[in-house]
Amino acid sequence: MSSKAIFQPPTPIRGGIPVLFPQYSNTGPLPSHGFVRNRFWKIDTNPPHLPSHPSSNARIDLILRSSEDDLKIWPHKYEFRLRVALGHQGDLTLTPRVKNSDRTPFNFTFAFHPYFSVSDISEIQVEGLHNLDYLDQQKNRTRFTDHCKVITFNSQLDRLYLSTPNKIRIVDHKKKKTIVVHKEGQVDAVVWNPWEKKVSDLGVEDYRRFVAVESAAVEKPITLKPGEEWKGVLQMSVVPSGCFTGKLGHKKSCIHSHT
Ligand SMILES: O=P(O)(O)OC[C@H]1O[C@H](O)[C@H](O)[C@@H](O)[C@@H]1O
Repeated sequence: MSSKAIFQPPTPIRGGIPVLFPQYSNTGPLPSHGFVRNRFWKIDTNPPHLPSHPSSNARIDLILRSSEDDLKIWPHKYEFRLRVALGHQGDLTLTPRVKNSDRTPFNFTFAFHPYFSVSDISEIQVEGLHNLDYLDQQKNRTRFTDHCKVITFNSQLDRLYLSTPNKIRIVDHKKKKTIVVHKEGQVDAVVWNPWEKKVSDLGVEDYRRFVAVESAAVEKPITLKPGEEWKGVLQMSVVPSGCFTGKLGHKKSCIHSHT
């Protein structure tokens, strides 16, 4: 959470996990990152069935429906359900479900934008995006291939990685902990740290203590016909560093630790 976060609408909170819908960044005509990150959700007391995550013991279901104001700038009726579940080991699972409740199809782009707390941005690395193509958002989304084994940070970085694997890791060398990000239904991933670039609502030194690793569906927008629903998953857990063999997804038995 930014030391200068503003908790007053219509400013989105600079921290936590903003939900970017129905547009990621400035990829379309809407305000940057869409409008849902500025909205208040309701508790969904009777959500449609969704299998529980095996390790979750506490959860809340939220719902957001298109308002009259939303329809003026994005004329598509939707129902957005979000389940937030906390697992026994402190892992957090978000399950977004977007339903087209209109009479015509619509497209959208989407991302979860978690601000992950880290010890020091210079002491971390992001793993799992080796040899993938990315659009450099500091260079008009020019396409490059990342040949580096891991991503480290020593200046501003803002990349949209395309067709990424389901697992990405943030290794924090100072804390000796690794944040494991598992995503489904969102093939892209954004890695962002503004370094010393001026960002509204961010304290001068705040860039040192976070990294944004975002699960995203951007390059190929999601299309929903009337009545259709899209579902994604974002699961985040923390393990002691070194709990993995070389291959992503092949975990050694490790006891989870709490953040
Ligand atoms: O300032 P915001 O609208 O919250 O956006 C913050 C950042 O979000 C994403 O990570 C984008 O890749 C960045 O280009 C953007 O600067």
